[in-house]
Amino acid sequence: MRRMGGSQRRYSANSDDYKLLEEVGCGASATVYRAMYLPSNEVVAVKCLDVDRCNSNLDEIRREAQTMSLIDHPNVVRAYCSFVVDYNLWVIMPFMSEGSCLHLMKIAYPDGFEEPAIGSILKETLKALDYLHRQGHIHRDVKAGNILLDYNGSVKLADFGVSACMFDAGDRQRSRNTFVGTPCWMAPEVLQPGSGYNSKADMWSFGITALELAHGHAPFSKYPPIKVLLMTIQNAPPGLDYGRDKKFSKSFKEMVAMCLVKDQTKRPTAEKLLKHSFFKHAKPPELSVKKLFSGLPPLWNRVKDFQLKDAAQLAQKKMPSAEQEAISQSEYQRGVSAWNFDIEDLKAQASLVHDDDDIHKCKGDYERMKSSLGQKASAYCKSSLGKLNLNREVSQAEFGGPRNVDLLQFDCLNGKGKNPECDIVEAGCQEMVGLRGNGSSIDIMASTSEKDVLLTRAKTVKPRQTQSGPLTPGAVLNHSSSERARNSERFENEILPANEKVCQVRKAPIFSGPLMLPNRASANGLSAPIKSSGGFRDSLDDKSKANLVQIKGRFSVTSENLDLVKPINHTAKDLTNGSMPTSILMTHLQNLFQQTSLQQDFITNLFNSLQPSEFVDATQNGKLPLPHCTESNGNVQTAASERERLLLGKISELISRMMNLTNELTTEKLKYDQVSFSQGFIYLHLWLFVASTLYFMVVLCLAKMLSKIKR
Ligand SMILES: Nc1ncnc2c1ncn2[C@@H]1O[C@H](COP(=O)(O)OP(=O)(O)OP(=O)(O)O)[C@@H](O)[C@H]1O
Repeated sequence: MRRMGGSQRRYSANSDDYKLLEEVGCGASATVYRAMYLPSNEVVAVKCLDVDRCNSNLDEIRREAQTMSLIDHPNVVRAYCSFVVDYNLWVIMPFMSEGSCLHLMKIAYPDGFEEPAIGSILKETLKALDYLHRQGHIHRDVKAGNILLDYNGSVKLADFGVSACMFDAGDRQRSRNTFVGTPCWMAPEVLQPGSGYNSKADMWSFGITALELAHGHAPFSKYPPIKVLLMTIQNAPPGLDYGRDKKFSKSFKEMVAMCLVKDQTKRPTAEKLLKHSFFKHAKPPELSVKKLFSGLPPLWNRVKDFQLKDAAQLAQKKMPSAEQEAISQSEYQRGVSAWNFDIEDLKAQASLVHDDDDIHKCKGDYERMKSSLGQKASAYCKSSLGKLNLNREVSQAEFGGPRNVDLLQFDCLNGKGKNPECDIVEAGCQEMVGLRGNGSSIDIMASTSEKDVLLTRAKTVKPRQTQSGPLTPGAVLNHSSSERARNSERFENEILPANEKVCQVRKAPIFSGPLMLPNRASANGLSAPIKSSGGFRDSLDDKSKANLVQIKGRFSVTSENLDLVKPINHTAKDLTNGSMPTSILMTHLQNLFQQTSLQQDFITNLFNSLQPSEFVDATQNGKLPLPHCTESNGNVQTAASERERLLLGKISELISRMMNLTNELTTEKLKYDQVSFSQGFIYLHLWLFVASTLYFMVVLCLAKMLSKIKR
């Protein structure tokens, strides 16, 4: 394989000169191929950018791509040339045969690299940043997924000026309500509109990337973007733990801590950081990096394997939500990496987060933070409230109206037993969400379907916006209130009607996944297409769907269905107010019928089991009422008359019970008539029939017994 080296090399702008070979990566807006440049038989990488997925005008993209081709540094992946093919922009780049650090970690180093390799990778990356910052650029997407490795161990920072979406001019960027970057890697000042940011934002991302390389994932990566956002703003900065990360040197920990300072003015510049002892002792990448991929299959095979694995996981889409959650979590483990990160998306995402476990986790994290930081932490949280109010301001501007009070039902962080400090986080979360509306979880679930989710995604996907291009040294990019007002106007005019937005939120799946997943799930080309993550209800027919609610990942039947199987325990009030559904009345009547039949059987059995002597004993003991006697002729006659009396007493008791039953039935009939005349008519007859049958049977029994006694 011949390598692309010299920056002077010329490449044609004719797509026919490039033969696309294997896919080696897929991002939010582009697919990257290993390709052959036919005129010279050289291997190159072709990044095919889908312009539809970017909000940029093609001319602007091209102009910026040309500017980017001027970037020339051994640690920055440069664009050789770019041209338009159909509605795609092709960017020709050097092929980095070992792919990204993220990809390598996912394939072979799930727990991160060893310190020497990290040191080398970070040093090369820092050189790239130093160069870019000197040129007046902010990269704004520094992460392991954008650090590419070549066969000889060389390290290059990619995705600067390569993505068309990176080329938005400042004005255009500022007119959008879109954050730029990847939530986990984004500096607090980038996440807080109005605070302004500069090249120091890259230094924060650099620190996060250091943690990512050390652990195999970025801090907070398992959380949904909204939570990442809040944690970044509110929590103490992440860092290397002195206990858990024992294997790492003190200087590494120190270097990370220097980058992850919330106050951007206190972060070192790339130039200064390069002088840190950690980098002074870093080994050349040929020694420490090259060995990382020895023995691994070629990149394209790794990518294919990974995609197949991912596709297999996603094929289990109709699995119970617990497993879905696990997949969702694994999406986060890869890094909350899709970077179409705007407030609208955040709100939609946030409204879906309602797992109590998350609440507890979040609270747990908060508690841990609080206990470790004590007074300082809570003071910080309190002071952050003001900052969060800024978000409210933005949200209000964007949505042009008062915030919905129902937001307070937002489940993400609204644990029941609140503590005041955590309320601050919760409040912030609620501030940011804004769009929950009146939708209960039932609403959400009832309208979720795969198609809906796809539609929702299709509608809400807005490509990444970046602010690129020359930057005056020291310039600070601000989101002023007038900009926010413009955003509001633009949002209202350009995006979707509010109702539709609410709909979208409700239709989205209940569990969270990476924000704005592209068709290919991972923003780093590591996954197969994700169509929807909301498919877990698909196997249910529509009718049953309507009666299902999901409670913490489990399905349950609504009371509508349960009524018929519940023991009947309606009050007289329920029955008489005419509001009782026919089905319930029917069940009630059936029960009464059963009871009556049982009583009838019982009476018959009782009569049959009674011996004449028992009647006498019972009468003598006063257990049975004495019926009135009209005859008294001798002993037999006396006995007979006594039995008669007994029987008559029993008959009168039965008759009174019968009367009661009949009365009850009549009452039921009247009530029932209120509900349905025709059905009531039938059941009246039914019950009259039952009552009369019962009556006749009793009389028959009695007559039979009387005749027995007389005999
Ligand atoms: N020049 C290259 N050589 C080899 N692989 C590359 C090259 N450029 C990109 N890739 C691979 O393709 C993946 C996606 O590329 P890239 O990051 O540029 O796309 P994207 O759409 O900008 O995505 P994202 O910004 O989410 O990372 C990278 O993570 C990397 O694995």
